[in-house]
This record gives sequence, C-alpha cells and structure tokens, in this order.
Amino acid sequence: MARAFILVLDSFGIGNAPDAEKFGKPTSDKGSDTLGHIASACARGEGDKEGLRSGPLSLPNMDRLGLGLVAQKATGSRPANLIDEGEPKGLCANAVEVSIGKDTPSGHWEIAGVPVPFDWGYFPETQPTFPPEMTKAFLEKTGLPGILGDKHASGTVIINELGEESIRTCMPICYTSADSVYQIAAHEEHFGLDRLYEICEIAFDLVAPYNIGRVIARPFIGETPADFERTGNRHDYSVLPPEPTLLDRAKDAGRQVLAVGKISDIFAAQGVTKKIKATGNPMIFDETLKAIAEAKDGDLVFSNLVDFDMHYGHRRDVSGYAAALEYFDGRLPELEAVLQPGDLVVLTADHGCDPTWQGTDHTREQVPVLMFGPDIAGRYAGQRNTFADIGETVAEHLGLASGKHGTSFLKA
Ligand SMILES: O=P(O)(O)O[C@H]1O[C@H](CO)[C@@H](O)[C@H]1O
Ligand SMILES: [Mn+2]
Ligand SMILES: [Mn+2]
Repeated sequence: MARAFILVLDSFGIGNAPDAEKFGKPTSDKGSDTLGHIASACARGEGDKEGLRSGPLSLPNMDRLGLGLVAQKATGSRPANLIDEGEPKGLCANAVEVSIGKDTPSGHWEIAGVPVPFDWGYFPETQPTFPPEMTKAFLEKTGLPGILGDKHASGTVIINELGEESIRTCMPICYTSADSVYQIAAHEEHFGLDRLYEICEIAFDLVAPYNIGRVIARPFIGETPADFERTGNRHDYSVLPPEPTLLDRAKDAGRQVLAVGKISDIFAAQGVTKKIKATGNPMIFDETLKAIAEAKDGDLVFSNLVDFDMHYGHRRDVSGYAAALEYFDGRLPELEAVLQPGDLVVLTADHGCDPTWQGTDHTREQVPVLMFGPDIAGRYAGQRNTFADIGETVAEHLGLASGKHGTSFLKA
C-alpha cells in the first residue's frame, strides 16, 4: 500500500530565499521570515488577541517533525518557542524555489515537479494599470458600461472603497497586485455570480497576450463597507502548467488524484480526477481527511490551505496567522491517527507572505518540507535547491516514472 498526501500551507515561509534581494518593493524581501517573525511577535506578546489566542507560538506537532530545525537551517536561528531539540521525527528539509515568480501557481507547479522557467507578465503600478485597448475589448465583448478600480490594490480594501459604487452602477471592480493576476470583484447577487464567471472567462482570453497567469473571480456579499464580505465562490482561471506535472503522471497511470480546495484551479484541472470544493482551513482539513479515507493504493491527495495566505498573510494579521497555524498543528494528530502502512504525508508551502513585512504582497522565502508516515524514517535531508524534489519524492513513493526536474529525498 503506497498512498501520498500533500498539504500546502499556502504562504508558510521559513526565512528569506537566497535570491530574496531581487524581489519586493520598495525594499527587497531580504530578511522576510513568515514563521520566524510570527514566532518573535508572539514571544513579545504581540500575537495576543482577546478571544483568539495568546502567548508564545505553540506548534509542538510540526516542531516534532522538524519545523524548528529546518527553519534554523534556513535562517541560522531557531524561531522563538520552537524548542524541540530531539531528532526530527519527519524526513525534513528547507527548500528553495527555482521558478522566477513568488506566486501560487509557480510554487505549486514546482512542488509538482515543474518549475516555471519564464517570468510572468505583470501590470504596471500606474493608473490605469490595464492596457486601454484590453479594457476596450473587455467592455465590447461583455457589454459592460465600464470597469471600476483599474489599479493595484488589496482585495478587501478595494471592495470597501468601491463596493457600493459597483452595486449601484453594475460595473465590476477590476484590480491587480504584484502577482501576475487580473482580479474581478463583483457582488454575488446584485451583479450575479454566473455573470461574474462569464466575464472572467472573457477576460481570461484577453489577458493571454500579456502573459498573465490567472484571472480570479472575487465575489462578495453585503451592502455597505461595514458588512462587505468575500465569499467562498472565488474561482481562479489559470493557464496550464508548461509541462505535464506529477498530477498528470499519476492520472495517466490510472491513479486517483483528489484535489482539495484551490488545487484544481491552480492546475487548471490538469491531472485532477476529482475536484473537492472546500472553503476555509477547518473545512479543507475535514475534506482532506475524507479524501484520505477515499484514497486507494497508489492514489494522491493534494490539498491547499488558503487561509494562511488570503486571510492572514496578505492582510498582515500576525495573531490571525498564529492562530491558524496553531489550529492546523492541533489537528495533525487526527491526520496521523488515520495513516496506514505505506502512507506518505508531505507538509509544505508555495512561497512566503510575512505578516510583519511591508506592503501586502508575498515574500520570497524558503519553505519547510516535513514528510512523515508509518514507515518514513525521520532525518534532516539537507537544503533542497528546488521544490521539484518534493514531486520527485512523491513520484518515487507512488511508483511513478520520475520527471525531468528535481531529485527524490528517498535517493539522498
Ligand atoms: O488582496 P487579494 O484580493 O486577497 O489578492 C491576493 O490574492 C491574489 C491571488 O492569490 C493575489 O494577487 C493577492 O494580491
Ligand atoms: Mn499561495
Ligand atoms: Mn497570495
């Protein structure tokens, strides 16, 4: 029996990547450290929030698997309160990304064995940010009276700023970020969810010449800034990975590929045999456990826990991020309890999003790789110089052909 379960803690970086000085604005991402800075803030009492959490960061389960150790390897110093000095119980590493972007698709595709060798297109930090001829074509093809926004923005801020006007005028809010994205926010009922999806599909074709990775539908509800809220009906329209990934290889070999949360969207459904929709880390964790119960010999479960990034990293919310990590860590024993001989679990991340850092964008960081299972021997597997080593390890574990990139942990 060999099954594999990959859980991506979206944005859970453990210290700047060696090339971090090439990323970030106005100053670089050098020194960014999602885990380390959260741990330090919590140790200083700055992660306390009434009714949510308090005190030093407590992640005993991930620490036991080697989290503190790999973070120390990444930065040279141990995050505060990650104090388990015993031999790591997980097959663990700190990993560096070779893809040029610090975005979600690049990180996930590289984890699945396919680094992104080209740079994405990005929209400039001007207003308007989108090329006028592209917007003109968008209005013609959709019949919309106009668009609002047309600038770089944080999604929650721009909905508060323009949500009421969008409801009144039936114009969607179009915005971007330091990621290669065209995002469209519109009211789920007044504008209509189906209509939002329809205009996103039109936009997806129009952004292709600009080498943009994703169009994202960001539906919201509420009537005023006091109660505007984004819903779980977010939908990402992504370009295809540049080569077949681990998911394609598993599917082609007749295996089930169970994709929980955003995974199917991130891979444009390529190589996915079942898309399992789930919103919010608690539900995503529940659905992951259900998918594991459904997985047969040779199958792959791939989950993305998006809250770390979307609700806490981008929102620069230290206590929220800390509480989400503690929640996840607290549920790991449930996952360990359902493992069978031959199972391999991988906990990792796709990039950083340091909630203490400047701005609201991702940070170029190393990520943790914590692998475990009933027959997996724990040890530090050295710094990995591509996330593709994760995909190669899973491929070897599942008895799939190896890919073009990366080296399995099991070989070292
Ligand atoms: O500010 P919001 O809308 O959450 O946007 C964030 O989510 C997008 C995709 O993950 C990124 O572009 C990032 O800026
Ligand atoms: Mn991400
Ligand atoms: Mn993000």
